Amino acid sequence: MRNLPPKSLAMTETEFSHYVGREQYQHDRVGAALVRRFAAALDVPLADNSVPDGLHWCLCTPETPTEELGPDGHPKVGGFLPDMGLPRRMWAASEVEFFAPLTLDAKVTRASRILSVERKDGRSGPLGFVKVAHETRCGDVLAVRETQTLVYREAQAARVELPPIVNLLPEQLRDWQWHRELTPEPVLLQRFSALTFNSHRIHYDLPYAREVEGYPGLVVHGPLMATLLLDLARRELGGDRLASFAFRAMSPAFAGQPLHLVGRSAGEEVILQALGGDGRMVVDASAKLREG
Ligand SMILES: C/C(=C\C(=O)SCCNC(=O)CCNC(=O)[C@H](O)C(C)(C)COP(=O)(O)OP(=O)(O)OC[C@H]1O[C@@H](n2cnc3c(N)ncnc32)[C@H](O)[C@@H]1OP(=O)(O)O)C(=O)O
Repeated sequence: MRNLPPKSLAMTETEFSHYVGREQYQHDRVGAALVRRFAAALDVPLADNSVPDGLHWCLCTPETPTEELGPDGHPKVGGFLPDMGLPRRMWAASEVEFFAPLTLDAKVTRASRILSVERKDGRSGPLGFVKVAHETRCGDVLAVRETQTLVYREAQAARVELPPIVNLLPEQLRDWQWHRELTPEPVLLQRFSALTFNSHRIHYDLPYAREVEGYPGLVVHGPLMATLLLDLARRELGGDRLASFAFRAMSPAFAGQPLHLVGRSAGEEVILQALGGDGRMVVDASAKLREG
């Protein structure tokens, strides 16, 4: 009897191979009003017409007509992104390089290309990973390059309880130089969904988040936590200091629960994490400083 290849290999090399290399182009402008709304939503001060790190996540957002959205509020899969038969989308990770600043009022273009489509078996069940490379140009200059990993998970209607909120133990904070605590309330999630034109219902529709996708609360956006970590680094180090930034969303964080943003510098690197209200790591991140 012929041995079948492992499922992940089969899925990558056959069923979805035609998605790899698929490209999409989008255009936008770094509008002053968008920058002001970003600063207002995230409580980031604006200085000298500079554009804060993380704003690129609010540019070149999907412009899919509402009648073409899927039941979760995202553009339907099966277009640019593959339909892997796993309905629950999450942002799993990103690796970002900052080459040049975004400048106010500049025209922006984004070229996106699918790098890989892979199925894995996780502790939580089957997972479908899609890696997408994005290059964001400001005028003719490459400003931001990102490899984004999206994950798709199987349906889950059963709802788990919200994690308990605990006081962090001193030893959990001992190794960190910086600590900012905040509670992302639904208002902040709604504002971030609006900034990124992200209509996924897990971020604002509590009955849907609980009853359809099985989360115990509204899910905090991965790029929102990433932006808050970038802002923590800016607060501590000053602006325009990061050459690159990478994060992995380890476990969901929920609206109304405390989030502990922690960080420390380690030579030319910065180590950052977001811890949930129960002390569990929700985002693991690191950044490299610019030379000089
Ligand atoms: C915007 C937007 C969406 C969002 O913002 S959603 C909110 C932000 N995202 C999250 O909250 C995701 C939190 N992460 C998780 O819940 C878990 O990491 C996840 C994705 C359910 C996977 O957990 P598992 O326990 O099932 O996975 P394992 O630890 O057993 O690992 C299995 C293999 O998968 C790889 N892997 C796991 N997590 C990640 C990750 N975050 N990024 C990349 N890869 C991951 C892991 O390395 C294992 O791979 P091997 O090759 O070693 O087998 C929007 O959609 O726009």
